[in-house]
Amino acid sequence: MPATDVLPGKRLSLADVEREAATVLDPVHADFFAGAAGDESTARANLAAFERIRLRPRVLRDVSARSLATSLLGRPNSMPVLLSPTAFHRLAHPAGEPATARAAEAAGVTMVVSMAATTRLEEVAAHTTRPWLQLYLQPDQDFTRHLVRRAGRAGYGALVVTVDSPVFGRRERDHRNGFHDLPGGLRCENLVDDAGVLRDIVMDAGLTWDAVARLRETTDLPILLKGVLHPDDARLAVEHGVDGLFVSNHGGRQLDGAIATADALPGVAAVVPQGFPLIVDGGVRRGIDVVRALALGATAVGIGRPVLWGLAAAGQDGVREVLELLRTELDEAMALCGARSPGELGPDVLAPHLSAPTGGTA
Ligand SMILES: Cc1cc2nc3c(=O)[nH]c(=O)nc-3n(C[C@H](O)[C@H](O)[C@H](O)COP(=O)(O)O)c2cc1C
Ligand SMILES: CC(C)CC(=O)C(=O)O
Repeated sequence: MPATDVLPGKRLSLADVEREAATVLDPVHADFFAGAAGDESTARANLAAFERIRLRPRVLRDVSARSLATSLLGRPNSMPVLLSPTAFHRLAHPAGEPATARAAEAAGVTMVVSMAATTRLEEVAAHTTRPWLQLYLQPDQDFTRHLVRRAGRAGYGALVVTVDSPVFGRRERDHRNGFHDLPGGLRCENLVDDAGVLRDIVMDAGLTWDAVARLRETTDLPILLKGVLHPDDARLAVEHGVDGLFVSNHGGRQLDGAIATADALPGVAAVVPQGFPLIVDGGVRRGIDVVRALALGATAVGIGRPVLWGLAAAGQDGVREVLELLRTELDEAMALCGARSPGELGPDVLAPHLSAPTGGTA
């Protein structure tokens, strides 16, 4: 066996980081991070759907020289993995979003900063190259425009508009725990207006495609929609000039019962133009899940909870470790599949019943 750095207590997988985070987090906060809507069936389905996908590796392909590098909306990324937006990083670790941003920077991957960050978006952007900003479009359109202007000035590379939240998912763990407010000193810093007044984030049930069209007219920044699962919505997004999509069910935190993202991905991939940026998130826990996602048509994957586990377990170093574990696993999985680069992963490596018919070769 090759010498490995297996030391007692060393974190070997994201599951190890998850376990460690659970030992340091306040149980109420651990529930907020882990929880999902209703019976949490969609959160479980995300994991199960990836696990179900069997691969059919290719052999004897000289995979001695490999590169994981890719490009997302013109920004080079060291691998096809990005940090999906998650709220309240200072609840996981006092170093909060700036620590996450430095880890993303060190790893060479894009961070999507949540509108519900506990650090001002300008400060987060000072620690990482061209992050993207996630937005819930607010009924007060002036306020949304104000945030968009701030993002542009601060060097953000794209806006990620979350569209799966006309109402807030009912997370029973939080209700049971009475977790409704951030503890002392923490707040959604981007929701503080110029007059110093803290606003609530409004989930706007009245949103329609008009809001996307309006946003498209207000900004030159690329716009991605997050939370699209239906191919017809993917088509509408393309028609509305959207620059990319997150195939996402919000980690199961919105509609419990929603389709697993790995199951939704092929239908969406089938209707968007070739090369259209398609990010899938929800249940990515292993390098092999990244391979599965790319084989099903994704450009890249997003990770949500694992970032919070890393942050809770060891701050900036913990987030970095999560990313490096995924990188190591992805590199190995690609080699074992016979691929030298993300671009070489396609339906060909999926077990036959998962890929489209290929005229009898399957
Ligand atoms: C604690 C937590 C907070 C989140 N906050 C946001 C948010 O502010 N905005 C958003 O669009 N998605 C948010 N999400 C959803 C993530 O962006 C992502 O879709 C999801 O976590 C992916 O699933 P995974 O956690 O299984 O990787 C949050 C998810 C979690 C777990
Ligand atoms: C507090 C919310 C705005 C963020 C969150 O928990 C979510 O989007 O799942």
